[in-house]
Amino acid sequence: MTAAGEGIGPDGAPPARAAPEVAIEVENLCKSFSGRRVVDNLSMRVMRGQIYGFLGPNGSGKTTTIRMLCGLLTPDSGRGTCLGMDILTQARRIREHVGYMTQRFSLYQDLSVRENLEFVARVYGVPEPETAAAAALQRLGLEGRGKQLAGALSGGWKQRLALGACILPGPDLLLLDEPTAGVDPKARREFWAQIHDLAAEGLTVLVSTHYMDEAERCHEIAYIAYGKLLAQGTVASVIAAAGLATVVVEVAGEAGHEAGLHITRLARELSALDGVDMVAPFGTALHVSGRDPAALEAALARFRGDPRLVIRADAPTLEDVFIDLMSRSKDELR
Ligand SMILES: Nc1ncnc2c1ncn2[C@@H]1O[C@H](COP(=O)(O)OP(=O)(O)OP(=O)(O)O)[C@@H](O)[C@H]1O
Repeated sequence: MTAAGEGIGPDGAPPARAAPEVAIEVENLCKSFSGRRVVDNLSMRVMRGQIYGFLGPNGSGKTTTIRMLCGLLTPDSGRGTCLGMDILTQARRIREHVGYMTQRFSLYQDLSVRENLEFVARVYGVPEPETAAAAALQRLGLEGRGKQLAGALSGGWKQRLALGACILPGPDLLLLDEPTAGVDPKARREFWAQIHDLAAEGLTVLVSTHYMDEAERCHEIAYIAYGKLLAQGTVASVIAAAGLATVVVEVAGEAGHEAGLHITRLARELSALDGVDMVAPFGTALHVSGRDPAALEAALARFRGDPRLVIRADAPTLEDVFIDLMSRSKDELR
């Protein structure tokens, strides 16, 4: 399969305007189901060769957005291009150049790994399907598993096979919807090494995930909640833009149940204070964050003299920032 074509498409529409280095550019996308808006004025831009992470709570509209980008769903309003083609008028052409890995493993469980890949190659009209499947097996480190039934693979290998099937037809863009959900850390790490190799070859990858470590592996991320895009950029810029101050409060000299009780009591006490917007326990420590550093400091002042506590400033984590963004948008909707 060739790269996104130039000129007039088979559907007669002229190619939409977009800089060649831009893979996805959409503006004000909206989508409602049964009168409920699940994607709300969403605008985003993804550059070619980029790994772009899509994060947000369950039901925030990530899958719906992904389906609009690749022409499987038509937005109610808004405009945009994917691989230089118009998402409203050139959906069929877009689909020819996109590999979409859905949340559910959808290959044939009772065919072998090799048979699944050969089948995909034939369906997509890949020349010499057997050779293409063998090359995909090798590329994904699946050679030793060619004869194994897909249904008998572990979660990590299944995902790797699904990725192999996605890239067989030679797409220019990969849309991966929570590809590593429920997969163990080693397999996730290997999967991400593959994603980075593919991006290095020029493929653009948009990947949705709930894992913070995966977000940090992306070139850029977007955070979406209640259908709205709340933050976008590199991980460092998203953290900086949140303007959150974070302090770690650790219980010293206590262990086990006693430390747990102390942390729980402390978390309740701190959460109730003005200036404290968020408290999250991490073992025998609490991450305490606030949007106003001076107010946060004032709230913590009376704890500073407690000899059982170690209090130190720390950088907010991406998770701190996302939870804060979500609670802010919830407050705004009230
Ligand atoms: N075809 C549909 N008909 C009606 N409602 C839908 C449809 N597709 C999605 N929804 C609803 O739209 C909302 C957004 O769903 P979507 O799957 O886009 O969220 P998501 O961010 O991908 O969630 P998750 O992280 O759980 O996969 C949800 O409330 C979902 O129930």
